[in-house]
Amino acid sequence: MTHAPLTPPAPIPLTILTGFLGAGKTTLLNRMLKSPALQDTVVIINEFGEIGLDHLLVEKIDDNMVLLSAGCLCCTVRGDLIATLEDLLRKRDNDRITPFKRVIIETTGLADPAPILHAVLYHPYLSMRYAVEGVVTLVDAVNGAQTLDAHREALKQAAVAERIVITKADLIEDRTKLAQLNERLRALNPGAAILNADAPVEDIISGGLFGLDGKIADVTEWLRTEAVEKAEHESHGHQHVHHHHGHHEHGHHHHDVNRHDERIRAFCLTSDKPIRQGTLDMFLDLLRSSQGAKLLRVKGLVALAEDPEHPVVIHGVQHVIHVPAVLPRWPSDDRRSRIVFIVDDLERETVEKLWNAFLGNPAIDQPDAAALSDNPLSLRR
Ligand SMILES: Nc1nc2c(ncn2[C@@H]2O[C@H](COP(=O)(O)OP(=O)(O)OP(=O)(O)O)[C@@H](O)[C@H]2O)c(=O)[nH]1
Repeated sequence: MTHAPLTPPAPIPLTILTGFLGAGKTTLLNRMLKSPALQDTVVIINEFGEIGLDHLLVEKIDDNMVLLSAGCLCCTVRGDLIATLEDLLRKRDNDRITPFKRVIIETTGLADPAPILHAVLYHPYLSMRYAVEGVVTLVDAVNGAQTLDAHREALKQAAVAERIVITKADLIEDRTKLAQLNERLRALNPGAAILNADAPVEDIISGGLFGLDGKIADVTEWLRTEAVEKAEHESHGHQHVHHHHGHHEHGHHHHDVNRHDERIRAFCLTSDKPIRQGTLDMFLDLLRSSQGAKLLRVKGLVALAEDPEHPVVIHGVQHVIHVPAVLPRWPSDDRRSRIVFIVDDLERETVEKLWNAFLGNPAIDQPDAAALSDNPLSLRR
């Protein structure tokens, strides 16, 4: 009896799409998914914070989209990512899904790429079945330089990339600012191709596997550190000790999905009543001018009083409030206005008070009964 030689299946290209908060990942993904080059692509989206909106804003929603639960991919959700990638292979091998040709992982803007890369590159099985066809990192031309200064994750994202895509260059009048950003990125990652956001999809998606050639020595070090920490983690009997992240550098070992570290957190404000356009504009403008850099990301779906059937999508990134988009219909049955804030060193109460003031919601006082029972001098003790 002869056996046909078992040739291992060709590895499936996997792209990691990253870039700091609001850099334009979902926008680029929407453009790319329309291209024939990306037919039969599975997209894995990870959002930070409990109430994500990205899955509502990615235009192509079908069976080929997997949403990873809230939390930061590089830390709390890393196990989920591995399980998802394994599960996809199982379904594909058993003909339970269309044999997808590529996987794209859209990380949260806050994700450290090293643990994600490590999880796929050094996993005994996943590393055989998937080929990391590069890290694509988006850098926002408007906020890029300040973001690289202030957030180490952004620096790491740019340094590990095979391809760096500069977005929002259309919003920059000062060409020298663009040239400086380019130069800085070149120094941070000498081997990467630097592309513009309107580059052909093929150039963004393909162009070599992940490798260390042409990258600064820190990249090797980051991946090596991951290996050490993974081993440590396993020998500690799966206690929640991941040293790799800012959380832990600051001694935080909790797994609150709405927090990144003790400064960066997410929250969502909602309104059941439609909001007047002028009110929304004033609220956003006041918030932007008073809190600016602390508003790492503002993302919302809002029912306007003037046209509640067509929700507007608002996007804020630090000092920039982008031109809102109007959707042809509500993406789900939930028609409440929802605005997600990812803030750095800013209290929820500050933003909420302003929101309530603009919406005309009365401040929530302590109910009388509670006030009485809380008061040690109360007669009702
Ligand atoms: N002018 C301009 N706006 C852009 C460009 N790319 C993205 N934007 C806008 O930037 C805002 C944020 O874009 P998203 O694609 O949602 O960014 P993201 O990286 O997915 O955001 P997070 O997932 O929250 O990190 C939106 O209002 C986009 O329309 C660009 O190249 N030029």
